[in-house]
Amino acid sequence: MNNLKWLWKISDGFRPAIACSALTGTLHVCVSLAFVYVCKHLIDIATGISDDRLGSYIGWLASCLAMQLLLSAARSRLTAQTEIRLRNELRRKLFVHLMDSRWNGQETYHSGDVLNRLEEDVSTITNALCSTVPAVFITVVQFGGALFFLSRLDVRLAGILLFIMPVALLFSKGYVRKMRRMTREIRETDSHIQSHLQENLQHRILIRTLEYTEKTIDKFANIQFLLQDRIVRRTNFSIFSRSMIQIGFMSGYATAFLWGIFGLQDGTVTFGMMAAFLQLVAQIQRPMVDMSRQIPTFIRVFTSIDRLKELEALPSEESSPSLRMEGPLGIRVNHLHFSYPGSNRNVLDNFSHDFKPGSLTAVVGETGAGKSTLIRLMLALLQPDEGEIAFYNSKETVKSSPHTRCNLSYIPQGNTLLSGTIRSNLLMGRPQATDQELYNALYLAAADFVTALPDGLDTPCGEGGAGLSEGQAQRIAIARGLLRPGNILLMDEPTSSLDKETEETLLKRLSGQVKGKTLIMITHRETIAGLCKEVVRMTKNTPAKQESISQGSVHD
Ligand SMILES: Nc1ncnc2c1ncn2[C@@H]1O[C@H](COP(=O)(O)OP(=O)(O)OP(=O)(O)O)[C@@H](O)[C@H]1O
Repeated sequence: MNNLKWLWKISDGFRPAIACSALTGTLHVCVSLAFVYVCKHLIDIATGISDDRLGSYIGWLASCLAMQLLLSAARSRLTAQTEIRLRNELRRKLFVHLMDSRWNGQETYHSGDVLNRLEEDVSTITNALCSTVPAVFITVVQFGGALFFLSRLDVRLAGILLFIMPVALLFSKGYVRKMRRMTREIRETDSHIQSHLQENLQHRILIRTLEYTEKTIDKFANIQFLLQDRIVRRTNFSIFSRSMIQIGFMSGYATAFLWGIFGLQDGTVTFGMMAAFLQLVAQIQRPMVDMSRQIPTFIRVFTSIDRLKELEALPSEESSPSLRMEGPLGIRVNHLHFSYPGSNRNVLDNFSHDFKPGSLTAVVGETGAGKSTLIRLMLALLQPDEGEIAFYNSKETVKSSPHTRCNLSYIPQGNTLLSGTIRSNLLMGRPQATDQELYNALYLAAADFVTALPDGLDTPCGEGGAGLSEGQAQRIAIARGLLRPGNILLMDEPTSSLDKETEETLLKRLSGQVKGKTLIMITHRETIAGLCKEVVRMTKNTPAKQESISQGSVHD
């Protein structure tokens, strides 16, 4: 029931189009029943049982065929249009939700798995809503109409068929449960394949240098084999179950055929009636077989709904308008405690520091001491277990939250460029920036090499900044951060890929010309720390000495 409610909810705005598609299909069924009637009459005229005019019935026959063609084309067009609109809408909603979902230090699902759900599961569901649901409705109408028509011709035959056929539709709960489990396993393996493909293609050069390609290909073949095995097992199970159902339908067809033969012999059935019997039984049989085929489809749909509901259940970050604070800003960190979910290690234990407005502070410390974690807490990507972080200027103090994030320009570790051009990457920092502003930011970030490139700002960069060196990509990312309007600049190892000379140029330009901004720089390099007015030293807390070290782990 919950899954049906979910389907009803997502079909909001598309129901008229889906209903229209069902209606067009129903009209198609009516026309095909009329066709049967016209055929019967034509045979009766030809065999002398009816003395109606042959010409007008031939006209009706042609009209029925033309109508069927038209209705079938109209339905295909409507279904395709509705399906792509619904698919886009569902994918867009999920994409928005995923982009806004809360992050607690690591992603809940592998990105390959998420992609697989957005691609395959969304398609399965939209296809079912736009094609399968109207098809089931049409099938029911077709079944009812054909049965009614048959009962008008021979009520006893209709009664017998009505008795034989539903027997074939008696499904045990066990069948559905087993199919659902098998389908879930197949979808999971499919996701696994996509995750494997995505991750290994992304890191293909690294894998090659590690000489791990063969192992990667073997692992891929193993997962593919598992998928193949699972699909074959489900197909076997499904073929067996479907054959059982089809036996029921075949006996229906055979009954009608023999009934007609004996009727013809006795003279109680005309040739026209015999033709109508066979066509009507086919019209009853085909929809029922179609229905039995739709059962695995519905099981697939329900499995896909479960998988999309899991994505929807990821909690969202609170959404509220940005709270921009004017003038030089400081960050006051008070008695901060933090450990990652599922870990009992306190990464930050009673950490306090006042990053004063307009100051330049280096945060140094051994690897794993919690420097990046501190920045994530300032960005409100993570929530402290205890204590608080507050932003202040001369007028007000505001507790950190997603809406104070606009005051921060964050430059993460490593190469963080997206595919596009240097310009498109820079404009992510400030979409309305002029070329002059872009060049100024590049100068401050010691990335003025861009002016010497043949295509300048329009130089293309591939995925992950491919086409540029690590150091070049890092400086463009710094320029992008500088373009952000926030008054606090957070930099995580901004000079890790730079030579000494470029590092000095960068620091000189940043400290001398970024007026009114508060700079916080994580670094391992003592030379940088020496250039900063303040230095915060963080020490990794070992579990045994956690408390005593954390108390004294920070020195101004
Ligand atoms: N997503 C996470 N889930 C669980 N633990 C994490 C996560 N990220 C980091 N940690 C742990 O938190 C601790 C602090 O990590 P953090 O990245 O803040 O250190 P760091 O000082 O920035 O290190 P480095 O100088 O190597 O970048 C480490 O022990 C790390 O194992």
